Amino acid sequence: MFSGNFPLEDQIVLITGGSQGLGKQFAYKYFHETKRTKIIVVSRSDNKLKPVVEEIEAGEDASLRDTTITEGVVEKRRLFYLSADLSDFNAVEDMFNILINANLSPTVILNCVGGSTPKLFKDLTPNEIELGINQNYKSVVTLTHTFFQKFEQLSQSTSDYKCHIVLFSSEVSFFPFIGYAQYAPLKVAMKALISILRQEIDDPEYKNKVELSCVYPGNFKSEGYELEELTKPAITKIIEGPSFAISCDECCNKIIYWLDKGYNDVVTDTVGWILMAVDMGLNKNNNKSFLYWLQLLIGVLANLIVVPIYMVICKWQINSYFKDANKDKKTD
Ligand SMILES: NC(=O)C1=CN([C@@H]2O[C@H](COP(=O)(O)OP(=O)(O)OC[C@H]3O[C@@H](n4cnc5c(N)ncnc54)[C@H](OP(=O)(O)O)[C@@H]3O)[C@@H](O)[C@H]2O)C=CC1
Ligand SMILES: CCCCCCCCCCCCCCCC(=O)[C@@H](N)CO
Repeated sequence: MFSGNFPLEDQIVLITGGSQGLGKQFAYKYFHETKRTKIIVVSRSDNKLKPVVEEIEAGEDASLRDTTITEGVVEKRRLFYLSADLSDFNAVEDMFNILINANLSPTVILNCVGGSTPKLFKDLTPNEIELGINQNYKSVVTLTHTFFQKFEQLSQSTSDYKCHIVLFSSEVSFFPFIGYAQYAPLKVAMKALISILRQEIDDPEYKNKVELSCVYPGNFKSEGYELEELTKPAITKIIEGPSFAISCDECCNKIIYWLDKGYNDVVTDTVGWILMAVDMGLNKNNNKSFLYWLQLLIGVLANLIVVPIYMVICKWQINSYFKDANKDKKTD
């Protein structure tokens, strides 16, 4: 594979979920490592976005809702913020309209919205369950659906309009396990939607204009991660042990490295690569590279030899977790 598939310079980058964590890291990277790229960070509230933009840019107010942001100003500035609840179709439509009117049709979309409340399923509140669905799946649906609805309008910005959409799933989508009931099923659903959309963008209307990538990160230290550690069951920590939490900076750099090499399915650590290898099926046809074929071969062998052994170990770990938990209950 060659480099140069994910240039940072001369882009208009829409970062949803950009007020903290990995999204904020991407905004920082684009702002400091390019000269002309424009960046729009989105999250639910202006209150959280404003200081982020000020911190990155050390500049003045840059809300795209600010009516003083006229076309001239949009030309001068490079970093903007825009609040929108990505789980709301109307808010997402509003967001795209503002972007189109400001002549900021995104050429890269990074959807970093998401997050988990790790607990046993029975211990989750209905609110937590709904939040999981909205953040991790509905945000993807509203974003991609509205993008396709608006594609014609977005395309009018330049004669050769192109957009690379990057969605963020998780390593748990290859292996949903105990503790992630509020989260993993939605990350799996996202993967299924992507498989379908990849077939739909073969339509000549989108061919070579829309590219769809999916990142399956392992653990990385973000504000969201610090929060989930507080409720994460011990068994969940044990199973995910091989995915050591890296920094947002390292995670961001790895993702850009692999996207730039032309990979559309990206992981951020070794255990993620093995899990992706084990996850096979009819929707894997990214046969552009040597590494793809190597991964397929390792996947076949691992499914035959390693997976059955691992599943026995995993079952044993879960059983002893419940044995300990019940022992504690009795002595209480
Ligand atoms: N950290 C990790 O270990 C891993 C994370 N991931 C995934 O990577 C992505 C980024 O993770 P991370 O940086 O940890 O996330 P964080 O939880 O730190 O940040 C999530 C961002 O999403 C925004 N957000 C949440 N809900 C909405 C909404 N309805 N509309 C708009 N914005 C919203 C938040 O902003 P605000 O509150 O201002 O709205 C915030 O900026 C997520 O999809 C996550 O699931 C995957 C694997 C591992
Ligand atoms: C061949 C068999 C090998 C089996 C190895 C199994 C190891 C599983 C590790 C999974 C790590 C998942 C991290 C996801 C983090 C995440 O999404 C949350 N932090 C949410 O924010």
